[in-house]
Amino acid sequence: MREKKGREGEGRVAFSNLLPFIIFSASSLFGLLNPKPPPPSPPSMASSTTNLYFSSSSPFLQFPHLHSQSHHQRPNPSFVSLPSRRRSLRCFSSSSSNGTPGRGEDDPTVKEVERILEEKRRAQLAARIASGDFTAQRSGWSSVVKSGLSKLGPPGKLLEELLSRLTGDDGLPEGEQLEIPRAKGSLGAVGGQAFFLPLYELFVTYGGIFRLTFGPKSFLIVSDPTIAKHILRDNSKAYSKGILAEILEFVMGKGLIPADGEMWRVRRRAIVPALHQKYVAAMINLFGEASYRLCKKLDAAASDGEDVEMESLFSRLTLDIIGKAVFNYEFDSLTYDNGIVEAVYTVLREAEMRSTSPIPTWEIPIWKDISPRQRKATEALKLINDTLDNLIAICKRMVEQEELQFHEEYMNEQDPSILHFLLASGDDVSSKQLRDDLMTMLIAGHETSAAVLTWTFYLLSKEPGVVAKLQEEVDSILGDRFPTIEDMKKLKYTTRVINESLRLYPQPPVLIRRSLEDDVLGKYPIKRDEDIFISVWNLHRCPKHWVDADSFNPERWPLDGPNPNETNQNFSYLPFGGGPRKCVGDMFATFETVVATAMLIRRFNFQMALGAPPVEMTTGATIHTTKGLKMTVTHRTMPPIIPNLEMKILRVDGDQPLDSTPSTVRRSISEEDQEGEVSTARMP
Ligand code: HEM
Repeated sequence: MREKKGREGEGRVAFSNLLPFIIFSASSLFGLLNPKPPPPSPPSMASSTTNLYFSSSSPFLQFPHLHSQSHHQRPNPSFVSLPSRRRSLRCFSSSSSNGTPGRGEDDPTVKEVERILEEKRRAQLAARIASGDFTAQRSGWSSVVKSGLSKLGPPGKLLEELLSRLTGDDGLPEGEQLEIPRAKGSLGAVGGQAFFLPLYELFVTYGGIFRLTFGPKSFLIVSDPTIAKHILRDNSKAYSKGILAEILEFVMGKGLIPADGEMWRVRRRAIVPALHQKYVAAMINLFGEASYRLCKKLDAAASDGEDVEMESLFSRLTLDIIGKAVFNYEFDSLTYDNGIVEAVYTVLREAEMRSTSPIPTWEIPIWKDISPRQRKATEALKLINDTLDNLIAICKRMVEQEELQFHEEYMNEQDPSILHFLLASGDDVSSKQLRDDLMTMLIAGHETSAAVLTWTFYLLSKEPGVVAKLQEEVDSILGDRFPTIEDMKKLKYTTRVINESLRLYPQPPVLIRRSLEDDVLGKYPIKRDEDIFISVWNLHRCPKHWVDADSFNPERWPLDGPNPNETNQNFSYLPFGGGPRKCVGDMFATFETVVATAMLIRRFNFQMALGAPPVEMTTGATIHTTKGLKMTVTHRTMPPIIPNLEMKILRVDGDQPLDSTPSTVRRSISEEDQEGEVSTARMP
């Protein structure tokens, strides 16, 4: 057993290791709420609308979907016949994997009826959630009066608010403590669920904060933006990473994500300055080059007529990028499968396994030595650690030899990595801590970006209209040249596509915290040592906040409006978290995914491959597909580039694939300079 010290860790080892089990059990528990769920219909290429249903009259939810989060399955007919009970999560696709709508779904009358019912249901639901109907039982004289006032519309609401302030009460008689609503259920066995889906169902029923209880232990599930803001920003000091830190300790040690308290403060202060503007601008070039390598790979597949599994390719793309960006290491995983790449994936899968395994076998000392999987994970981790130590040593020597003066926007052109910045800054830190931080950033910046690209391309495969608009923007702004930092401001629609993809598929879908002291969440007092899940999934799909919450609609974000973030969306939108522990790589990641999307969409058309397995969700650290994202990639017939005064054209044979005209493609700014040519990257 690992030794745990300090008040946060006390008595928690055993339980923390049960987290995965608890998550797993939670799914199981919810599954039994509907004792005999209907078996899933076979995947249908003719329809992909997955609908979730629940009985509006019963506090007990029914989860027919729990046996499948397929984006391509038809609802069980027994539920279809009850349209008033219908709740459609359109996010789970409105067309089939090959883009063909299902029979009957095209019928305008059916669609209209569905739309009206859906709107009615949502309005009722929103009103019930807003009135606190799902959240708590009110009592006391003022509650009765307030309840009457709330029915009088806006003037009544105003009076209700006034009354609350005057009485200073929350509607409960004196001495009676508010209790956080409890989700109920019984244990059962439903494995392999994306656990945030049942949490959404419970949110709809129990409201923005509720308690999930399992025997002696419980979790608070938060889906209310005001409470999320309180935990993440306003009173962030009262919360730690709790269980997350315990699970990730073996791989991230005391790296920035799991670290808490003073250790976190010191490391954050050291690392954030490394991602300065000049560094991010240099990274755009790196994103372009890596995406170009992926284009070449896809070009070969398109020519050969081979389908490709995009999720693993995106994973390799982002691994190549983050290795170079963080510690100047060329994984080159898009080209080779070498030992270190395999080691990274072994460790990542081990981390994910630990967060979904019912029994913490890795805690049993002897098991570590005899289990082949454990031994493989230990060996892989050693290989990565040795490689990192080696890179740190090489970088130290480089820094000692260079004559660059360190300043705010310091960057070594040959090695612009974060590691180089940290060492040059004189960061006084042990090699172990540095390694932990590098490893943390490797993982944080790899899986997340890969997942964003995966789900973006999945969403795009169902929305040809969005793809057409994207291509139009990329054609007019980029053509075939590599993107620059200036282009990031201009690729507005592409950015909105990423913003919207992050809304529908937040990575990670849940943020984890533990209270370090007693606090009040909303109107509920809580004790210290509460484990809390902030469901970003629920916040991002809350029907009260979002119009047509489950639709992929980049247009919901105006092109001339600000870039959506947690501040301007008042914590209803948290793609990169919020408060002091907000992602340090938000700009990096946004640009990375914008560049990759723009370059790929410019050159290829992507469709779900014929006969591809249904796209279902599963959770590790981020949302994965269960069976990959198999796509057919074809060369796009590109429009000719119309030259204008501001743009030097590097290539004009627009409808040829990239690698057939390599001489016209600029690899990097420095190469262009060497060749003495004008770099478009530097054009005003
Ligand atoms: C699209 C890609 C990404 C997404 C969606 C994402 C999302 C997030 C979120 C939601 C958090 C907050 C976690 C919490 O509050 O518990 C976070 C933290 C963090 N992210 Fe990212 N991230 C992405 C890319 C990156 C990249 C590229 C890097 C590194 C270059 C990075 C480094 C970090 C670090 C170090 C933290 C911890 C910050 C702290 O605790 O102070 N992330 N990320």
